[in-house]
Amino acid sequence: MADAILDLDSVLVRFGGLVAVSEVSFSVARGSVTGLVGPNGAGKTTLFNAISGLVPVTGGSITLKTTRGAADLTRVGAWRRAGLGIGRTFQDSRLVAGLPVLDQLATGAFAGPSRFLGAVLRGRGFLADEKRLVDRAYEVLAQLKIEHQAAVNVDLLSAPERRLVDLGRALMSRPELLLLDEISAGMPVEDKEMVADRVLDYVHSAGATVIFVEHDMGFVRRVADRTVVLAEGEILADGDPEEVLRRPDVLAAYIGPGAEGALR
Ligand SMILES: Nc1ncnc2c1ncn2[C@@H]1O[C@H](COP(=O)(O)OP(=O)(O)OP(=O)(O)O)[C@@H](O)[C@H]1O
Repeated sequence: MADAILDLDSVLVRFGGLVAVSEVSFSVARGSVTGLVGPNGAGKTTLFNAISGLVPVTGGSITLKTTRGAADLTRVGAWRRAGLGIGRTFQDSRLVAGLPVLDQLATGAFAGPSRFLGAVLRGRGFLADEKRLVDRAYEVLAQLKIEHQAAVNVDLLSAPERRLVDLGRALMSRPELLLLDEISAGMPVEDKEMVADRVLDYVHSAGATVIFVEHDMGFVRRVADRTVVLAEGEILADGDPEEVLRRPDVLAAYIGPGAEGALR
């Protein structure tokens, strides 16, 4: 693909005898929004973990090409990947209980221990770093339309607001590639739509590329311009969301309690 930000080439992830991701290859175009779907256990989160460096790959390569440089991520530690332009959210919220929203973003912004130590060792330079962090946090909160909640204790926020704070943390480093893991899980449909629209606003204003894992097909249809279906660690389908989600083999892969409803 000519303008790919990410190239996965035969990515293999094994956990002992279990093949979680089985020689998966696909490229992601810069500026695109890709929904990664598939039944439970298909390997979606494992693929995200392989891209963001939280699990080692057993084989294959993952090439990232951002304006900050190009690298085979399988040779780059997790901490350095944020610096290369990757941001992500997790299925389980990573917010720190009791801290206000602004602090959640500022603590999420440290790309790694070396950056933090560097700031400490530079002494007074830390104050300048801190001001930059706070300015950036306000900018992100404004983009997500939650700047009025900057001083609010995160424990007092609603579930969708907390998800936006998770998203805000991921945006602090101005990621060019954003990985969102079930960001709308467990929300009523109107909240899902609100979160979907905030994600799209960000994508359009920042020109970012997004890959998101999602079980709600309404969310996928609203947000994705491409859908990749994983099943048992392999790509089952890849293409236009409407076409892919109508395919009989994709429907069959989802057969299970409640799954037919999710695809409607
Ligand atoms: N750290 C691990 N150690 C061993 N097995 C794992 C580990 N992480 C995931 N697996 C296994 O790998 C397979 C893929 O899991 P993964 O969580 O990637 O699926 P998923 O598509 O994200 O599922 P879900 O939609 O339920 O989140 C599953 O069989 C899972 O049990």
